[in-house]
Amino acid sequence: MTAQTTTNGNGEPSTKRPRIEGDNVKSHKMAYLGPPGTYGQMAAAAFQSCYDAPIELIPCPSISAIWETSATFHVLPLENTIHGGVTETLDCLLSNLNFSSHSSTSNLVREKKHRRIIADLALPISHVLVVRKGVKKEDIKWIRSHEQALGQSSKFIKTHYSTARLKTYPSTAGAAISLLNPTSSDLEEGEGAALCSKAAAKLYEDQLDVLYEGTQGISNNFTRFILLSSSSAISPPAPIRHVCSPSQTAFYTLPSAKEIIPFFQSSRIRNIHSRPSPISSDPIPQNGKTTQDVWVNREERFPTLYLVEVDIAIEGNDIDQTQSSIGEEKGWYLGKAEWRVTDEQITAL
Ligand SMILES: O=C(O)C(=O)C[C@]1(C(=O)O)C=C[C@@H](O)C=C1
Repeated sequence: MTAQTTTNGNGEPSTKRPRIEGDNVKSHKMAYLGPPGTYGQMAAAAFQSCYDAPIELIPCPSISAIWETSATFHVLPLENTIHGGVTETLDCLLSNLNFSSHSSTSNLVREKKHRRIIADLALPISHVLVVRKGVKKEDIKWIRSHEQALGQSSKFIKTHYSTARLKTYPSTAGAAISLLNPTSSDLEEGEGAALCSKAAAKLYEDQLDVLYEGTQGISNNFTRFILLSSSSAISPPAPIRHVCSPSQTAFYTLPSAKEIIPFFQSSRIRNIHSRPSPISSDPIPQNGKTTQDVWVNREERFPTLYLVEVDIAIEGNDIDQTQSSIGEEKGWYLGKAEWRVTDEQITAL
């Protein structure tokens, strides 16, 4: 997107938001994890159903590709009941901390910094094990899926396919489709299976057989998806069919563990996700020491970034304001889940 300089009637710079390429496009874009049949697509459809404004769903080949895409909205899986935080999403959100603040940064970098979490939903997740038509249970030598689906089904896999090779794929539906176009190494390894949604299996029912349903083992398995809105681009429309979250939470990305407690002293921390910080090329200061073992702090050798979620719906409390302004200033604030798609809305889709 390219911002253009605008001027008012007096030739002075306009105070209005500059015109951005795409302003004339009628529909807003919502990027999600494709191809058709992913859980990400279901989440995107649920968020989309809350708006009256035209919103075009844009399938992306991976979670990182969603993050790299310039769109008004981004739909990302955040955490799962069984397998916990979605690492690729956490790495994307935390990468906001590493962006350079120099003015030479690209529009996309600036846009990523201005993305804010605005809503969430909990999608019920139930996987099926699919094979190419005619393949027998006992012939399966490998199982392919998104890392999350493999993790959520680990008990099932251990019980039924303890020797199967596990192959990760950027999405569950993509893994199912890959069975229809096996690579030469797939063929060398023998017959394979994929874990995907029932919806994906249905899309290819003439080519795929479902061997098991519910490989995650429990019925109350959910993945929480978040919706981000790019406030720096086209002004996002407002949702019209939604419920304000009864338990509103704000998200912050923090560069070290020591920031957590002082920053959130009087608020209720709901969740802390941590991920290794990308390796820096800067040499670690040795402070003149020459011995082999110079590390004192854990963070020296295990640099870690944190995504912290805190309660903001505490009555008579202005923590939100204070934290938000410090967070904004330091580039830590990532927005708040102010509204939610209800379970009833999701079921009705
Ligand atoms: O692969 C998909 O279908 C996705 O939408 C991704 C994803 C995830 O990243 O957690 C979403 C929900 C399920 O937990 C499994 C996979």
